Amino acid sequence: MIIGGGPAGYEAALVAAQLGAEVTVVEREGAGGACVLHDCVPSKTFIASSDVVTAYRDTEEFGIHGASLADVRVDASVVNKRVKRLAAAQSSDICATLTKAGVRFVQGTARLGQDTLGHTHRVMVTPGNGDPEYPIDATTVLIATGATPRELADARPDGERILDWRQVYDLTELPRHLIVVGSGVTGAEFASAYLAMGVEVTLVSSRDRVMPHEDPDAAVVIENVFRSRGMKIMGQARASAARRTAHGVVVEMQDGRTVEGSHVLIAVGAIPNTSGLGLEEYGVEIGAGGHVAVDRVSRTNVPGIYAAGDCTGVLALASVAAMQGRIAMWHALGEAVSPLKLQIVASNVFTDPELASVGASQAAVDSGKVPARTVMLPLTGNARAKMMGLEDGFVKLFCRPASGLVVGGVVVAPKASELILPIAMAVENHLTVDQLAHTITIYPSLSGSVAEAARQLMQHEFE
Ligand SMILES: Cc1cc2nc3c(=O)[nH]c(=O)nc-3n(C[C@H](O)[C@H](O)[C@H](O)COP(=O)(O)OP(=O)(O)OC[C@H]3O[C@@H](n4cnc5c(N)ncnc54)[C@H](O)[C@@H]3O)c2cc1C
Ligand SMILES: NC(=O)c1ccc[n+]([C@@H]2O[C@H](COP(=O)([O-])OP(=O)(O)OC[C@H]3O[C@@H](n4cnc5c(N)ncnc54)[C@H](O)[C@@H]3O)[C@@H](O)[C@H]2O)c1
Repeated sequence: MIIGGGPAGYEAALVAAQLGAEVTVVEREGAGGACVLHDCVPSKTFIASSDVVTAYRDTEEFGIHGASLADVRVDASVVNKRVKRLAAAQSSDICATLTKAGVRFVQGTARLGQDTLGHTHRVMVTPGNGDPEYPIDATTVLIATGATPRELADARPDGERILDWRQVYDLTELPRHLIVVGSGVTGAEFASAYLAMGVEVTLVSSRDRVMPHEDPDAAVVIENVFRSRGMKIMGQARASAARRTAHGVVVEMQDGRTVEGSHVLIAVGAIPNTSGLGLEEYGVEIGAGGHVAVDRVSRTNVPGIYAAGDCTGVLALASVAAMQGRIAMWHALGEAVSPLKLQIVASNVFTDPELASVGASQAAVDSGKVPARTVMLPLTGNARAKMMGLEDGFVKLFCRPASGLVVGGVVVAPKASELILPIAMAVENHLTVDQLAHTITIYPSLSGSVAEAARQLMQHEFE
């Protein structure tokens, strides 16, 4: 029995069905969950449109006339319709895949029922079609209920001018001046996409720099790109309120500063969907911040009850949610299973340029927690980058001081999400910089910089 049909829930369902279990997924919205309907998939589809605009940047420099950035006009209504259409289509695809795999998909809301102290757990299901609540007894329950945008008490989203990231797709016109509150990954991605579409953007960042949890060198490069393209970034600014004015909004900071714009997007993190599920009554441990406490095979403290994805607060990525869900089912159904390894999760921020990272972080290396040698190669030295007119970005590699084992890396580049794979594979498969450097790469290619970085670390070994 799986509560929640996002990546954690549906990937778990597919594994359980493959292993011959009788599986029911209860999802209150649609298959694919918030990931597909509101968060990851819509935002990346939106960014795909902003990437098209970006392609018109510097056309004159390439000798292309008649298609400059100034001529480009974005039809927000068409962009947002496409976003919603693709999200709905992906949700239908997932529903069809689940059904084909033999999973019973129920549109409705579920919660844990009374603990019957038996070998099964009772889950109460309220169908979305208005039918009365009914119980399902299950040997294994997976809580995969995701998270919801966090609100600020004095900046409640109204869906018109004060928006959370799930409401932006209802706009029929681009904002004239968008204020983005929160410079985490979500805030940075939307600020980048709207900026590319020609919107005036002010980013309210509570810290010294944007994306405080990402590689500092990478965050600085992206912040500089943002600024050079005209984004205003308010550093050390914590928003306390957002109010509507006659023609827009005003955002107030805790230190008294204010900024006026046409719309504000609140992107200050998410809260787990763990209330109203009967978890506490059932004795399931809830940790700090309201997340379900789990171990590395997704077990809660109650035998037979597992949890996966954003409701656990382990690492809010679709890829991690899916793996936690699969691991839960492999464990529950008696398969050999390796506990979740977070050290080797690749992640990507879909700004322009993108920021991808995997493995050891700069902070861990600087603090001495991970002994490593490092090299950082700016893309300006890469032949392909020169041809493409790329001026920002780099490849950074970390390796063990003596053995040269690759332990991590960072790439800032267009489509860094695709370029991080060789580094992720090197980390996962315990390759050395020597092995990476011996790979014959395409010439000219951005990935050539990955091998070049490895080569430079290789030379270092003999110093
Ligand atoms: C703007 C944004 C962009 C993102 N982009 C990326 C990205 O590019 N790459 C990436 O890896 N990650 C990305 N993420 C993170 C990713 O979306 C989440 O990590 C992922 O959605 C987590 O999946 P999940 O299955 O835990 O939860 P969700 O996808 O949130 O699904 C949980 C589902 O459970 C349902 N539910 C809740 N309670 C109940 C109940 N009682 N009964 C029935 N159903 C219930 C919810 O309605 C929801 O549909 C992004 C997040 C945001 C906010
Ligand atoms: N590309 C991706 O994979 C992707 C994209 C978006 C989100 N995500 C996932 O979702 C998680 C959450 O990201 P997020 O950006 O939504 O949340 P976050 O918690 O990482 O960032 C929110 C930011 O808002 C700031 N903030 C909080 N209150 C504020 C205030 N009053 N005024 C100004 N700033 C304030 C916080 O200091 C923080 O930096 C990420 O860790 C990531 O795992 C992933």
